Amino acid sequence: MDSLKSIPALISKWLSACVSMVVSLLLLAFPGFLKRWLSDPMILQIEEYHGMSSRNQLFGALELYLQNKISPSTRLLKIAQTRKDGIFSTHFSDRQEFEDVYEDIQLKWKFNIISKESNHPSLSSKRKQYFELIFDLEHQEKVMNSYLPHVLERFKAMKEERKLVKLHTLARLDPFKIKWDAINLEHPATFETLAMDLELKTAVLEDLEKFVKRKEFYQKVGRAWKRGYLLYGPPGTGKSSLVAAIANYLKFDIYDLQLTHLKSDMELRKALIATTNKSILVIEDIDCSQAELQDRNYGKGSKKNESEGQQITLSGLLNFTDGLWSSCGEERIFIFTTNHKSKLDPALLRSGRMDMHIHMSYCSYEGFKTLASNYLGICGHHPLFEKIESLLKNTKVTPAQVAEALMKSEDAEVALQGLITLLKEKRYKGDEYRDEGAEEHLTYFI
Ligand SMILES: Nc1ncnc2c1ncn2[C@@H]1O[C@H](COP(=O)(O)OP(=O)(O)OP(=O)(O)O)[C@@H](O)[C@H]1O
Ligand SMILES: [Mg+2]
Repeated sequence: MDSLKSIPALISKWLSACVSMVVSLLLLAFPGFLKRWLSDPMILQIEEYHGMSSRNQLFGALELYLQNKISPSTRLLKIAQTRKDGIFSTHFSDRQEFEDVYEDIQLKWKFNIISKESNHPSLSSKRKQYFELIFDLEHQEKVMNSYLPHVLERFKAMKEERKLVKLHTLARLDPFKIKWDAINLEHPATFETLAMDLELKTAVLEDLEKFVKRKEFYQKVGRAWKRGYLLYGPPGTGKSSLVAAIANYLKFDIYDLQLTHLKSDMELRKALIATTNKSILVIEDIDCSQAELQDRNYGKGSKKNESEGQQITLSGLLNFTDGLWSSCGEERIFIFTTNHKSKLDPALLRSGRMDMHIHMSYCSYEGFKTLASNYLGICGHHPLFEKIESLLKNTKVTPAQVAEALMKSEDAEVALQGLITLLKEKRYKGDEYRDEGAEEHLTYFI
């Protein structure tokens, strides 16, 4: 009888031993499991609007950051194509979840939408959107001081990667008003596709790299964070293509400043002030603008044009570019292009004004190989290359002319033969354009 009485006690002993064994096993196998199960979760809410109207910048950053963190369990995604570059944008649905890990901390994000029906018939229903961040309370400090700043950093980098480069041109609204009009820059030029002396290309790339990384340096030495390049050389040697390649490389917008569209230094100043940071201000064919401005201001037989503020002058431009950028704006590049460096006002060439003079010249064999790869997909060697190499040594042909010849046929043999014929003709005719600076391809001032 006694032994029968002790059976329930034995069972309960056995059960408690089992439970403690399972718990110990769980603790051994998944050390974080029980701790997480036992600890309190912390929830941060990030609403779309802060206060009455201002949009919460953190909310905007999360919309992009979380595009890469969509939970593997998600079965429904809303996507749209709103951009020309083929990048889809993702829209989150109510209660969509995201998983993230930061320095071994497990984080869960949740997107929520609340629609409030308005009682008043004239008011439309209101939509409130917010993100929730759920994590263990013990990580609160790290999340606030380290994880959220990391999210913002990543957001900035992602935004930069996705940025579409714009081309801004001046438009006149009325006799007294001008404004910048923007379109997407769809110029495909890149440093890879540019036919350019390799050393020169590397020097330009290194200079750009150095420039964008030297914010502190410019601050320390008290200089405006700007860089000026003068691109010169015959027509069709890739000056405008280089401007586009720089913009595409740095993801800087281009402001194409046509000086002759402006009436006075005052308008010039307004146009310059309306440009943004991380941009390139380009004045193409500066020699022509310079001549036209001189004609306009001191035209034959006419008196010096009205009062000083009523005209636009080259020195005005130089003063504004120097003065304006010194006081506001950062990461500005200005590029002047010309076919005739010798016609430029010495003020423009003075050291310190343009940091680098870059000579774009006729097509070399190296440049031709880049174009053959771009246009015909020939990356290695071709039997006709030797002939072309020897012809190029004594013939002045621009990359634009070579590109045109290579585009004439998709059959590499036919296209290259066409180029050989062109090179022979050119060699016979001789140089039709005096290329200045053929000796020196690059002049640094700093
Ligand atoms: N160096 C180059 N590398 C690759 N393509 C080039 C190069 N130079 C010219 N091209 C081709 O020729 C076309 C015209 O070149 P681009 O407009 O850049 O010349 P440019 O030097 O600016 O001429 P211009 O002095 O007349 O303004 C380009 O669209 C490109 O297709
Ligand atoms: Mg050009």
